[in-house]
Amino acid sequence: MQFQLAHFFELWRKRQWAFGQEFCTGSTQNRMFAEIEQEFRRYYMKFTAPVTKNQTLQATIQDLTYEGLGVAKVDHYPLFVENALPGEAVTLQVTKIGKNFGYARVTDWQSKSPDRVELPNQAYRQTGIAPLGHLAYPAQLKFKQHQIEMQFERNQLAVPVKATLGMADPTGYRNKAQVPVREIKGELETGFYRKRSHQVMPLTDFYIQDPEIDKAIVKVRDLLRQYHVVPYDEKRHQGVIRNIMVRRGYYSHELMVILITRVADFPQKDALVAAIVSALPETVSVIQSVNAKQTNVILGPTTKKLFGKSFLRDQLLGLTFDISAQSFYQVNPQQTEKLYQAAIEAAGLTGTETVIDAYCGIGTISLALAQHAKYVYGIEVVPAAVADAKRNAKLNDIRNTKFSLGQAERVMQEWAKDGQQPDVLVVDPPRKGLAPEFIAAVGEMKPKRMVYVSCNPATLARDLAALQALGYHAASTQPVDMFPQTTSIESVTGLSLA
Ligand SMILES: C[S@@+](CC[C@H](N)C(=O)[O-])C[C@H]1O[C@@H](n2cnc3c(N)ncnc32)[C@H](O)[C@@H]1O
Repeated sequence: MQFQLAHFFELWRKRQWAFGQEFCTGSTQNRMFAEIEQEFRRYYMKFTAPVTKNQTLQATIQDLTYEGLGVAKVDHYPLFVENALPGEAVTLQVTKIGKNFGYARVTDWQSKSPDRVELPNQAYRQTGIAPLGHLAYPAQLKFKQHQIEMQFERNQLAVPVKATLGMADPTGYRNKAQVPVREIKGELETGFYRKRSHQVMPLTDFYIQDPEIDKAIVKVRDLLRQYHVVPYDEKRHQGVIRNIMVRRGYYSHELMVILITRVADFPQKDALVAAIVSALPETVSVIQSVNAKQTNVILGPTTKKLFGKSFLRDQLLGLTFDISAQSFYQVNPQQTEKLYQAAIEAAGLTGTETVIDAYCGIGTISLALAQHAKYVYGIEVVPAAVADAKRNAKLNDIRNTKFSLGQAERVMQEWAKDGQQPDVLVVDPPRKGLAPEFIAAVGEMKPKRMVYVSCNPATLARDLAALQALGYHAASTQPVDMFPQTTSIESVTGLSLA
């Protein structure tokens, strides 16, 4: 009994930490106790889920996970349900039982959500293309705002989250596509992976991609068939063509076609490239990326130019950018302009400030900020992106920038040691957020203002809590919908040193 009590308090302490609450109340407390109860059951009783595989049951969907799955609960045991929306009364069939949660599928709807929309093709939801496509767009925007609010609540952050800035037409927005090439029923096909699998579903209209990119993919697919190029066989690690990647300039309409192959040479290569250029006259660049490894990573370590330039040119906020195949470039150009405008506003520049733009990519934010600042220092880890950033500064005749190659966390530590003190620090890290060494360097440099551009609310909330401990105050967070129909969430947060 004594041991059970000690265990209970240990669990309570851990849960309070996980929920980010010293003294939590109301629904949070109920959720916390429900989780403690579940954990207790697992320790002291032989745990049996309250449902069995294949069982059918009636339920009301209570919530939506960050992955867009509906949540139904049976005695606090969560069942995750594809294609189910909050408020819907459904008949479920349990498909999988796990220790802490299970999965079920809807066999019938007794009532449907007013926020449900019918997708033109169910494959958009079944693949990673549009996992939120069955949710009306205004509700998608609220969902994204709410996801950030929940992460802030968990980290005890009292930062208001503004309404998500959406698009007038939330389809056909992507300026970049990467599709697998596989053999299906004896035919070379392009399409998209079914969710959580490597099974390719053949598709020609990808819904969220620029329709001109979809047409380009179909043309390249037809030429690959015509020239009998062997599609990649993932299981046997054989065949030639693994993926096709296409980028299209939103303003310039230039096309870059990237052929990702397992081997460097194949007999039809020259003829295929000539045929692509002739079939797609907007093509300014054909690149080959050789990826010889058995891996999920798409691009190989090196790229080779097969035709034209080694980069694509496009514009953003009136500036011109060259973009290499390996460089990061935001995929939704219309929304990127809104995102960067929000970042420029949050930076509050007057023309006298020195700025560090960490994780700067090809220098898009750096060059936009340089027009309002004294000097901007960019940091980026991908060599091709740093070369692009330097070329882009020249292309736009912007002379008050410097771009450094390296890991932002290392470079920041070195600069902090050298006594550098920027007025404004802009960060736009990948999903994993800021490294502890990076945050330690911020503590030494003490920039007066920070702008945090984030693509992951969980790491944003974690990092804002760490920055708050250093004395930073975040006024508000502005979500910008860069990825309509999907569960990805982008936002901008301005911070100032109290
Ligand atoms: C989300 S992108 C932002 C790029 C740019 N700000 C933009 O809007 O186009 C993140 C960038 O960080 C770079 N990156 C990833 N890890 C890094 C690290 N440890 N240090 C520096 N840059 C890194 C990536 O190559 C990528 O260009």
